[in-house]
Amino acid sequence: MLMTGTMLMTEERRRAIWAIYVWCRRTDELVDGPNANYITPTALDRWEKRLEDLFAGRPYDMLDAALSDTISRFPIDIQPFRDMIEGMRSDLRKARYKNFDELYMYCYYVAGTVGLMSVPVMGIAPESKATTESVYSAALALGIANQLTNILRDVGEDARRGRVYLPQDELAQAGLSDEDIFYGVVTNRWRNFMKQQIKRARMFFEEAERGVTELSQASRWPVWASLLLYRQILDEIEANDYNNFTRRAYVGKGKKLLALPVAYGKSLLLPVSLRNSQT
Ligand SMILES: CC(C)=CCC/C(C)=C/CC/C(C)=C/CC/C(C)=C/[C@@H]1[C@@H](COP(=O)(O)OP(=O)(O)O)[C@]1(C)CC/C=C(\C)CC/C=C(\C)CCC=C(C)C
Ligand SMILES: Nc1ncnc2c1ncn2[C@@H]1O[C@H](COP(=O)(O)OP(=O)(O)OP(=O)(O)O)[C@@H](O)[C@H]1O
Ligand SMILES: [Mn+2]
Repeated sequence: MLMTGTMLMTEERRRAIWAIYVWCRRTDELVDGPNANYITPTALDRWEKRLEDLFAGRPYDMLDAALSDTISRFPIDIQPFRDMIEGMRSDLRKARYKNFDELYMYCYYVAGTVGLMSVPVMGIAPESKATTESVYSAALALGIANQLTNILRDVGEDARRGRVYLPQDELAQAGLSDEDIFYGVVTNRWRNFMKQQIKRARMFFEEAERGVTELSQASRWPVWASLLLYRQILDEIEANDYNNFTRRAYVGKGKKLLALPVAYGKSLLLPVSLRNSQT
């Protein structure tokens, strides 16, 4: 669902985002894929060495070469890619999160980085009056929002793999514990807890919205589409009465299609930074 938006992009940008997506997917598969149990930190070190090589113009295979080509066309920095690998290292050794600060750092490493990788390809509108760092922080916010949504959608799935990404202190404050998650029954305590988690995820989507309007015209529609589609997963969790233990929230084809014209309308909005200066 993430990549629906890319169909609305110009050819060059779509190829660039696909090259980044493929690298991110392969990185994620190292710790999330079929042979994840055999992955060791040294495998991640080897993957990082391959990253350095492809950034130096020495790609290992065709898929790495696509990313080498992309970084020769767009001013993409290597650091977010290194940070994502660091996030996968932590996923190998860490299966609990004490508080939101720890969870935020994890979301930065595995998803905020995707936002930072994508901005140079999306491009900032030449007429935008926004600061570059404000656009990057909005991109970061979209990554965080997506990851928080992904965590809330996959609570049952992750618990079955022994992973609880939800902040332990907030679970305790809500009178909940890991056992409640493994038991997987929706209670009022769970509903109240989930309402807070969803509210916070939506706050990050709101921060991201302020940055989408500052992107180049041709990139605004696909990013709006991706933002709206992913955020709708939160609505589906609510529609499932917060049963993210045994039901996987997903956005139906009809609603996915409906998001496209809505995203198009939003992509026509003036950049927020221009609206302010015109008032
Ligand atoms: C148009 C558009 C959004 C392009 C997508 C950009 C891209 C390269 C996405 C790569 C996503 C990926 C595979 C990352 C690897 C780690 C991972 C799995 C991250 C989670 C993604 C969802 O994957 P999935 O649902 O398959 O998860 P499971 O493995 O099944 O559990 C994440 C939730 C994070 C994804 C983060 C983003 C898509 C951030 C995109 C941000 C931008 C494009 C910045 C836009 C700019 C502004 C100013 C807002
Ligand atoms: N019922 C399910 N239980 C566990 N994993 C699932 C389930 N359905 C899909 N997945 C996994 O989630 C990923 C994609 O899920 P799906 O295609 O349903 O939409 P999505 O996750 O919202 O899309 P995207 O992952 O691109 O955001 C795939 O890795 C797929 O293997
Ligand atoms: Mn998925």
